[in-house]
Amino acid sequence: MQYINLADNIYFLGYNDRRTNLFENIWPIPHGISYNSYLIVDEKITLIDTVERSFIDEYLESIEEIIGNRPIDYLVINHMEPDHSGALKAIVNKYPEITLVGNKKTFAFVESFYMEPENVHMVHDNDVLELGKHRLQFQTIPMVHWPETMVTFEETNNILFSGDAFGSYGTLDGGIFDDEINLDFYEIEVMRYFTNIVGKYCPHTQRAIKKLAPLNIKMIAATHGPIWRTDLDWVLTRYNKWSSYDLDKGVVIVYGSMYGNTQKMAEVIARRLAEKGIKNIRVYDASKTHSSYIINDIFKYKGFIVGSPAYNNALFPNVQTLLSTIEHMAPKNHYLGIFGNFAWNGGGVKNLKLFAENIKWEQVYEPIEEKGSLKKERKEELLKLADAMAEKLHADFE
Ligand SMILES: Cc1cc2nc3c(=O)[nH]c(=O)nc-3n(C[C@H](O)[C@H](O)[C@H](O)COP(=O)(O)O)c2cc1C
Repeated sequence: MQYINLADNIYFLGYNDRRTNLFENIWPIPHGISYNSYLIVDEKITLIDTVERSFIDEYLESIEEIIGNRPIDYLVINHMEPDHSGALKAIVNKYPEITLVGNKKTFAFVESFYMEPENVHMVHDNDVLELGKHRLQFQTIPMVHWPETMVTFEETNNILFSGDAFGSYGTLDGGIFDDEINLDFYEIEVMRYFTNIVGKYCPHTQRAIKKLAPLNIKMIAATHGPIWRTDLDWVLTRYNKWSSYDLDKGVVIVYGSMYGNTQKMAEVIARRLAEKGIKNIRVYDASKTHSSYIINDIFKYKGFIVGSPAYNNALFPNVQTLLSTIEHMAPKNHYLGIFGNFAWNGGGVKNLKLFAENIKWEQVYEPIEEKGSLKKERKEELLKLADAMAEKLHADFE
């Protein structure tokens, strides 16, 4: 096995998953994902997080190759989600004297998922654990991404073991450090990981960024994706921008359409926005593009316009799914426009209005609903909606 060191006696134990199609069984990962665990070999041997259960055998073998017969003293649990705690039971079975290190919320999760833990060491913010040459300091960052989530700061080399924070989709194809990789590939994967997984917890992420700011971090080692050691700002500035809802000038238009009438309305709006000087316009068919990608663009652009036909007195199902996800994540600072199509009693726009009430984004124009094919009068309304959106955006981004 080839060992990859983050620093003297700090090992990267990462495994690439190119088989899973959907992360959390929801989010597409066409480029896979890595599960990263870390091993510190000192007077006290310490593991930081584990890996997903399908890698247990390889994982245990790698650990044994590095430490031989020595036991592991501590398992630091930054995050209990099963893609990181999946090997916990196997580790405890193999190293029964091991002490689990977590905060006051961690051990209840260990009990619910795996077993009643025997040896535990509870830590609080700023607590330090001496391993010999290395010292670990702990900081909780609740809800980035679960209630028990914490980070571990290794004080000798200034490495932040950050759990899911600053993680990414995408396998590590040879290069594991940011300076070994063309980051263009990870641009969308880091953002999709953030928006899909942590996007609901932007205020918590902001609190975490502020809490960790005093630490003199020289390396960030997350549980997924690249390790940041050269250009930490690359990921830090992006996390700060996304989690503060700092949006760019642009419009995402999403529609559902069975027979093309609603799509035609979307095209009219898109063309007018372009004529009015909006350069970033992304038009999505909700039946074609997974919400993972649409959500990502919603976290990028300030304008959002959504259209739906009536479908059994309700929204078109794929539009409904997307809007439920948006309501659940509740991003802020957007301008909204809504439109739709129907044939008898409606149901699309009626429900888009409910979405507008719930999400509370500023509506730039009144809802527009056409019956069947697009007629001149309604087309004029769509142009006015596009004009109102463009005007708002130009005013904001002067
Ligand atoms: C399965 C199905 C259910 C529909 N349910 C309704 C409805 O409840 N109320 C309504 O006014 N129109 C309903 N319609 C009609 C469509 O909303 C209408 O044809 C609309 O123009 C379709 O827009 P599109 O061309 O973008 O698909 C339904 C159509 C289909 C195929």
